Amino acid sequence: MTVIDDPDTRADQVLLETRDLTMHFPIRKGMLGRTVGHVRAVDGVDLTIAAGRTVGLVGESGCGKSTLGRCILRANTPTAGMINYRTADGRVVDLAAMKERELKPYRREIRMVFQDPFSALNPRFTLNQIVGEALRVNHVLPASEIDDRVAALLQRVGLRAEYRHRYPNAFSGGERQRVGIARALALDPRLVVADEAVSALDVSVRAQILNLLRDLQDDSNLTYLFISHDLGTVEYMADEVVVMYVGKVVESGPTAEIYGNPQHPYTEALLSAVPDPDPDAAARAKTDGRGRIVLRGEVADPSKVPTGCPFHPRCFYAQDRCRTEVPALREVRPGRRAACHFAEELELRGIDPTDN
Ligand SMILES: Nc1ncnc2c1ncn2[C@@H]1O[C@H](COP(=O)(O)OP(=O)(O)OP(=O)(O)O)[C@@H](O)[C@H]1O
Repeated sequence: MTVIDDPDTRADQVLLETRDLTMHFPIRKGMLGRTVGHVRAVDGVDLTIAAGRTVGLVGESGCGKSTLGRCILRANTPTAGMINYRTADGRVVDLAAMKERELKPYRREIRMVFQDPFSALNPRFTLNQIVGEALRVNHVLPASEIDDRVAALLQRVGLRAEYRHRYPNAFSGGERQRVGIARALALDPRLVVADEAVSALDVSVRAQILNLLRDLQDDSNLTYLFISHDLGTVEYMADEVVVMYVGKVVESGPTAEIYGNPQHPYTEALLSAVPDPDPDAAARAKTDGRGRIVLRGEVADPSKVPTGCPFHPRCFYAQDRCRTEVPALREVRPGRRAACHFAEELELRGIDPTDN
């Protein structure tokens, strides 16, 4: 039984869950395109997203965050696993198993905000064309009403209605990202996947866009999967955090708990890269002298995943068992999951929320 079907959980609050979701890209070589291996971009991910909440997905570049988001959007067809989605009328459907034709209604309900507001908007189209495109293609409104709807959408994201006659190059990065958000909202989605949605923006503009996303969530009961490598942004946005490493979830739980009390060494290392004003932290032997844990080596290559715990070659706490035995993602305390053999024994350092 999956969480979404379980009457003992607050299942009515679960909008989407993935079960053992897997996306392996084949590596082909030679004239005949023989498959010589696989990139295990997403490797058996269980993820639960509650309605009206924000799940933050974090991890270094190449950990599989975008691929997971693209599978949920069904921009990629997963190799295996389920994407259980609760429809507006309360049924549970598996998006992973659907053919393109069956997916059509759900494509309107799950939308994406892209990272780069400069390349995401076609410079040859007006905002009216860009934001109204999904309305036209899906025949949601009579053509005569689309102009008014676009005007309302632009106002909803803090832009003036008359901007709809202009082209993207008339706008700043922050304004363009507002256009991208208006476009994502055009079909009244239930779930928005925001992949590095503020990473390309100036720091001063980021907070405005994050606040806009939060206000829109409050107004419309939107659910977000918020993908970012920036832990500060995720702390601000997310109710729950999921940490990925080489295609797998290594830790998940409520944001404040993860940040205050990480249970996986990888999470600890990611958090320590966020500036820490604690002077005692500098004394730690495995740090760089400024209190930051320096991760050894690079993220593992997802086509050559290390044996045992995929994080063990970089882990300061690794022991023999970690080199041979894959740690299961398990509940280490109520509401908290971690994939570390020694989660209960390690005393890992988090970020004191009062420091921020
Ligand atoms: N279409 C594809 N074909 C082959 N490999 C791919 C494809 N898309 C992604 N990958 C590989 O899958 C792995 C995960 O990539 P992904 O973009 O999902 O990671 P990410 O955590 O989102 O990183 P980033 O923040 O840099 O986008 C990487 O090794 C990437 O090279």
